[in-house]
Amino acid sequence: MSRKPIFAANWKMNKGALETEDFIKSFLSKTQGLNLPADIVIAPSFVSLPKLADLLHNSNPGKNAHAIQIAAQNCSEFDSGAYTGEVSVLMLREFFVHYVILGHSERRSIFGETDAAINAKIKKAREANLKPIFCIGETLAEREAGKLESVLRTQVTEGLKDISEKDLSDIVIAYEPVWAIGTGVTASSEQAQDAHAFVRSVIADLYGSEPAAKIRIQYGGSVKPGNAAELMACPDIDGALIGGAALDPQSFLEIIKNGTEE
Ligand SMILES: O=C[C@H](O)COP(=O)(O)O
Repeated sequence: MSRKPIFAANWKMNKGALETEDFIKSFLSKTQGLNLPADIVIAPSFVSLPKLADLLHNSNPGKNAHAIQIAAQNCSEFDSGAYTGEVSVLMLREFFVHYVILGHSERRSIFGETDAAINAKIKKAREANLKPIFCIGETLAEREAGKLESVLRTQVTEGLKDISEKDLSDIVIAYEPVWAIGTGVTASSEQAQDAHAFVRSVIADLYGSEPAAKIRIQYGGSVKPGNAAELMACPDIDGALIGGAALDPQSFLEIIKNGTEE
């Protein structure tokens, strides 16, 4: 089963509109003429979405602009109304947003998002035909207590509760061990592969072997140009969700290149 790798830059709370423009101009000039065999996604802050949409879809800066797809870093589980500070899926659609990162560990641990809330957001995203990048991952304490598999199974099962097989085909899973995020400590390729294979087996339990073989599972956590090739060579790793190392266009490009080289 061949799965197209997907490399997503999660800029987190970095880069306003001006820095977004600098990054995109530089990235597009570096990728001009390249045929990268991967889906490339950028998730800026909400306030930089209009600028990114304009640069990629309206200003017509070159053919390769359309090769980049836009993601949001979150969305509301509600349609509209009195939800101060929230952004709806339909608002995101106005800015050519195709993907939405949901369940990131920072949303879970800092903002208290539960598996049930993440499940509601996944459903809302699918109603608007957005593709969720559904994040899961264990803390160091959970791993050391031997709870890796039970944590991942619960997150996957609860997050995908009542999600149809058809909707699953538009979902990307991102396995991000919390202890590897922004720490410079990467999971070894063996640890990452084991976790990815386990997550795929949970999908097989829930949906059967064919959907499990098709779903893309990204790795996230201190991915850099220097470790991308080894991680992406693992059979169950289908790309990366990148934070710090995707703030620089050259570094993001090198990760994609190194991670897709045969
Ligand atoms: O969403 C991205 C992940 O949290 C990874 O962040 P990082 O590459 O800075 O470790």
